[in-house]
Formats: sequence, C-alpha cells, structure tokens
Amino acid sequence: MAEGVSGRVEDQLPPLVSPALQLRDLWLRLGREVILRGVNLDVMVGEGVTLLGENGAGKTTLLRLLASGLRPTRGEGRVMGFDLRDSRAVRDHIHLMPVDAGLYPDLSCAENLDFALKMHGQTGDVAAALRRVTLEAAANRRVRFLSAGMRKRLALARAHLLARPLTLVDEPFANLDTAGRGLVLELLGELRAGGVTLLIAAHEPELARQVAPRALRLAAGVLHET
Ligand SMILES: Nc1ncnc2c1ncn2[C@@H]1O[C@H](COP(=O)(O)OP(=O)(O)OP(=O)(O)O)[C@@H](O)[C@H]1O
Repeated sequence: MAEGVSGRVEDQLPPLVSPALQLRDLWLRLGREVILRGVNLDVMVGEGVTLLGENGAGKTTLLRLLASGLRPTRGEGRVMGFDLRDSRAVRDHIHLMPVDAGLYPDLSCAENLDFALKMHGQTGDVAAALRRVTLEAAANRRVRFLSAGMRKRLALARAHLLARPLTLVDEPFANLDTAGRGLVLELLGELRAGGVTLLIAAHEPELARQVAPRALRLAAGVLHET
C-alpha cells in the first residue's frame, strides 16, 4: 500500500510554481541554546517535505517557528508569501498538528472538530471525518478520556478536514498501530493530492517519504538536503 500511495500522490500533483516557504539565514536562540544556525530553505506550493533529525535536533522548534509560535532571533522568512513575523497572516494559511495532538481535553471529539472549523471560518462534515479515522463511536467522548493513539487519529482528522494550504505535522506516526499509520499515509496523501504543502517531522523516513519525498535533515542547527 505504501508504494501505491506514493505513486498516486506524485502522479496527481500540479506543477510547482510558487513558493510556500522561503527561509533566509534564519537563526533562533532559546535561552542559552542556539537551536537554528543560518537555516535556508525554499519549498514550493504543493511540495511534500520530510524533516529528519535526532531527538533534540530542533524539528519541533522549526515547525513552531514556521507556525508563527516563535520569533526568529535573526534572518528572514516568508510563509505562503507572508512575513514570518506577521503572525495573523501566517496563521490564516497554516495548520500545525503538534506531537501531543493539541486538542481541547474537555471538549468531545466532535466538538474539537466543530471548533477547529469555526476558528477558520470553514464548514465540513464532522461525522464523516470521525468515521474516516474510525472514531465515530467516540464522537461524544471527551478527549481527556481517549488513548494517545485515538488522540492522534482525531488530530489527523482535524488536519484533513481543515486542509490548510501549508500543513505542518509533528511526529504523525507516533503512538499509532499499523492501521493508524496506514491512515496517516492515506489522509496526508490526499491532502497533498489536493495541493496542500506538507512538512512532516518524523523519525520514520521510510514512511514519511511516501507522502513527502523530499527529505531534509536538521543537525547541529543546520538544515541539509539528504
Ligand atoms: N522553550 C524552550 N526553551 C529553551 N530550550 C528549548 C525550548 N524548547 C525547546 N528547547 C530546546 O530546543 C532543542 C530542540 O528541541 P525540539 O523539541 O525542537 O527537538 P526535536 O528535534 O523536535 O526533538 P524530538 O525528536 O525529540 O522531538 C532541545 O535542545 C530543547 O531542549
């Protein structure tokens, strides 16, 4: 199935014409630690990129910075054409699926998806989204009572439902069983086929590259093509 997904996604893609991400000599210091050291990156709209790196390399930090959750110490960045420092414009175009799923624990599964749609002024079929990740029976259950894998599935359903032009995904395969990993590939593959630009931080390059074939590695604060 894995290779099937890869082939299909790449075949359906439109030509890459405009930049989704442009980073120029980007530095980031957090406390006493320098996490990013002169990062340069160009990603085109519709591209799928896997971000690799050892524990603590700075992958999550880079995703947070791209989601406008952190400000660069130095350097320039544009996200979907907007200055990285223009948080409101950036947040209008991106979705970050964080490693801990980033859900509201006291809202039910359905309420979490409804709320996400409202926040972005979007509409969507919440029941169908829950069915897609086999969470229909848990629709009214509060997120705090879900397993880690179920939360991951719900976060995946949310990312798929929102389909923001730039979708940043942190460790999508963590805590998932085999079927769950297959779902991640399927749903992220569909996002890409629909023109969404994907940046996936993962420790499973063989999986992530099926939907995000271009691989980058972050090491000692520097980003390299692999
Ligand atoms: N708020 C913060 N203040 C200071 N240092 C931080 C902060 N957040 C993260 N760091 C540091 O930044 C570095 C990179 O962390 P990050 O979580 O981005 O790594 P990662 O590549 O995502 O790791 P993993 O694969 O373990 O998830 C680590 O050394 C971490 O201690």
